[in-house]
Amino acid sequence: MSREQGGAENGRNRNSRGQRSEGARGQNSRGQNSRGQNSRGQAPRGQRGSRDRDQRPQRAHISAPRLVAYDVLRDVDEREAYANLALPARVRDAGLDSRDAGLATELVAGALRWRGRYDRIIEIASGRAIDNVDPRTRNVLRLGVHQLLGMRTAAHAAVNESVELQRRVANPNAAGFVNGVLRAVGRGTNEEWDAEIEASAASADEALATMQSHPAWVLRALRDALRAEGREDELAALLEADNDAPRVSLALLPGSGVDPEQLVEDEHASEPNPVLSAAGPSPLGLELAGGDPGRAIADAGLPEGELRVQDQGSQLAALALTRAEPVRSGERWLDLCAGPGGKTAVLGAEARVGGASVRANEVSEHRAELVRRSVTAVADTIEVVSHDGRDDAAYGGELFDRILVDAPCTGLGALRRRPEARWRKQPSDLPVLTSLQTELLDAAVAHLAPGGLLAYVTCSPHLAETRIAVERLVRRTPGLTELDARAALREVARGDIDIAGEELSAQLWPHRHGTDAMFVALFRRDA
Ligand SMILES: C[S@@+](CC[C@H](N)C(=O)[O-])C[C@H]1O[C@@H](n2cnc3c(N)ncnc32)[C@H](O)[C@@H]1O
Repeated sequence: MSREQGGAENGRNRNSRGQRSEGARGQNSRGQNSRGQNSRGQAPRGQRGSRDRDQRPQRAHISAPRLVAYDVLRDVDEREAYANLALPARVRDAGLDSRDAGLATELVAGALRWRGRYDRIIEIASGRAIDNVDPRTRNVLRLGVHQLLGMRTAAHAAVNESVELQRRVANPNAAGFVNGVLRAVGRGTNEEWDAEIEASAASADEALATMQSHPAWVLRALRDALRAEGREDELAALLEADNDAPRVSLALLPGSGVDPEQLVEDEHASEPNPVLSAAGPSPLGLELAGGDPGRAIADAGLPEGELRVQDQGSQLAALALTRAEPVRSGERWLDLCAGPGGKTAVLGAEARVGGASVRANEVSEHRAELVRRSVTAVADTIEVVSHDGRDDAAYGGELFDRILVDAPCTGLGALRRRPEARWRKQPSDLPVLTSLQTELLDAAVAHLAPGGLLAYVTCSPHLAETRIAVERLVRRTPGLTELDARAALREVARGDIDIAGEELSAQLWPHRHGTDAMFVALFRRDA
């Protein structure tokens, strides 16, 4: 992160972190009482009346991307919206051009991803617990702090526009509070704020979790998972990777008549495309260095759906099942939890090549419809049904040669993609999810043909959803043998792939593989 220097306001020089006399910052555990007042009983600067009015910035223009970003944060808070769905809709409604859409995206992603860290900085700067700040004001402040600490926005613009935004969308009477807090925030560098966070944290874990903007329970879960494979020292790299916007990965479906390397070469031959490269650990994978994925896909000129946006960990997870052993023509495969259909498309394409066919099941009818739309390129090999995967109806009275259980899970492996997700998940979600995973696995195993293969996949590294789930499955299921998923992944991956640990199952990681943290375990039912 970098912060534009020269944020001196009202003719003052920017404070060093040591000087606490000015502004609202650094006074709570360091001299501020529980009402957020300093030792003289004064509210922080931004909350003071007449003096603050004198210093009120000139009425600023408020830019459309900031308004859009604020609206998306409100959608996320009040309607439990997913930012990646709410944002494009808001961008469209506001008619933003691509540059402004990019700014709105950065503001939303930054404010959501860094929420934990920014909230703590706001607490320190204001002397108020974040829960005591009105939710609308909180979001105005988060956007302002991101501009100050996470973007190269000039400090005066960040502060003035935030104050104007506050007047427009939240309580105008708190505009002075916003002004004071943001001025205080702007007087510190990222390093100085981290030092403040560290100094005021109750434990080293709390400090790291706050500085890297992860809930503490998530940090512990990630560390446990890394420790289980002897890689605890990678925790910092993982947390950083979670906070980086991922590169867009594409999958080129097998059987499309061209492979990723050829596709990139062909494009270079006609019209150089510096943004698309055959890179990443999946043999189907391409990476987009920038620009609009829809445009890159259209430019490739392939039939619809053959080239698609998909994380390469997801590609590898599907291939681990389809390529664990050669496909016999006529095999029947089941994708038990298919929505929205990313892996189903890979299964369908692999089935097209190998002469198999796929039944795709998804409990939600709406998401089953997404699966249908996702598999148009390989629709001939796939039937889509909608049942609870624990019910016999999901299986249509059949036994299957290969079953993918891509189970509903906490999704802690995809935090970099869903910036709000880390704040929505709770440890209390786990028991419900792990019992659902258990029931889905048991139902799937019961419908596995003798000699058939099962892949258990989660987009989570949480041990309760991964290795512990596998141990329990093997223990309670006679006639089911765990296979070497690590070897299977090494076999299918493009180039060498560093999969750690002593277990047969495999855990992928954002910081190590550039993929979501997908977990893959493979099993065979005895013949
Ligand atoms: C991790 S997602 C699957 C992602 C998908 N395989 C893909 O690659 O696009 C899990 C899916 O399981 C579905 N699901 C949840 N409970 C289910 C159940 N009892 N039976 C079948 N599907 C279920 C969810 O609706 C969700 O779409």
